[in-house]
Amino acid sequence: MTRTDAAFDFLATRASYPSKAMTGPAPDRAALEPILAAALRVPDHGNLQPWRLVVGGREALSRWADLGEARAREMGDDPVRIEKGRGQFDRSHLAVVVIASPVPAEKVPEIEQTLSAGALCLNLVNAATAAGWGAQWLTGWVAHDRAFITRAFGCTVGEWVAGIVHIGTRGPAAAPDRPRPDLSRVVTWC
Ligand SMILES: Cc1cc2nc3c(=O)[nH]c(=O)nc-3n(C[C@H](O)[C@H](O)[C@H](O)COP(=O)(O)O)c2cc1C
Repeated sequence: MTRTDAAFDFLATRASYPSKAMTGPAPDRAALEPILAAALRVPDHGNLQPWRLVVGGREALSRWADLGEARAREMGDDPVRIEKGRGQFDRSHLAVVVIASPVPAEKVPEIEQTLSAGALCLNLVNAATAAGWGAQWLTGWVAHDRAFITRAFGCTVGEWVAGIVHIGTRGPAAAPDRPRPDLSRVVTWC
C-alpha cells in the first residue's frame, strides 16, 4: 500500500471557496487546461463520457447575465429572481458549465451517467482548489430552466446542467468552514 500524504491531507481538509468572495484574475486557458484534464479523470461506467464542458470568461459571462435577466423578465419573475438570473454571472471571472449529456447505453442506466456528471463537478472543484484557486459549484434556476440553458449554453434536448463551477482568486481570509458530517450519524458499520 502506498500512502500519498499530501493528497490525503488535501481531501481531508478541502472546502469550496464562496464565489461571492472570489476576485480576479481567473485562470487563463493555459492554467485551466491541466485543471480540466485532471477533472475529466472521473469515474464513468462504460467510458461513455456522458458530459461536456462550456467555459465562459468575462465576455460570455456578461452575455449569460443578460440572457438570465431577459429570461427572468420573460417569465414575469420578481426582482429577487431577476437578480439571481444575472448575479452569479455578473460576479464571476470564469465559469465552467458542466453539462450532462446522456448517451443511450443498454448496460449503463441514465442515473449512473448522472452520477458521473456530479463526480465531474466535484473533481473540477477539487482540481481547481488543488491548483490554488477558489472554486464553487453553483446551480440555481439558471441551471434548471430549459429555455435559458438552451439559449446560453446550447443544451440540446436530453442535456441538462449538472453544475456551474466558478473559479477565481481566493481572498486574503480563509472562508469559514461549514459544519461537517458526524460519522456516527451517517455511517452504519455492519
Ligand atoms: C448540485 C449542487 C448545487 C449547488 N448549488 C448551490 C447554489 O446554487 N448556491 C450555493 O450557495 N451553494 C450551492 N451548492 C453548495 C456548494 O457547492 C458547496 O457545497 C458549499 O459551498 C460547501 O462546499 P464544500 O463542502 O465543498 O466546502 C450546491 C451544491 C451542489 C452539490
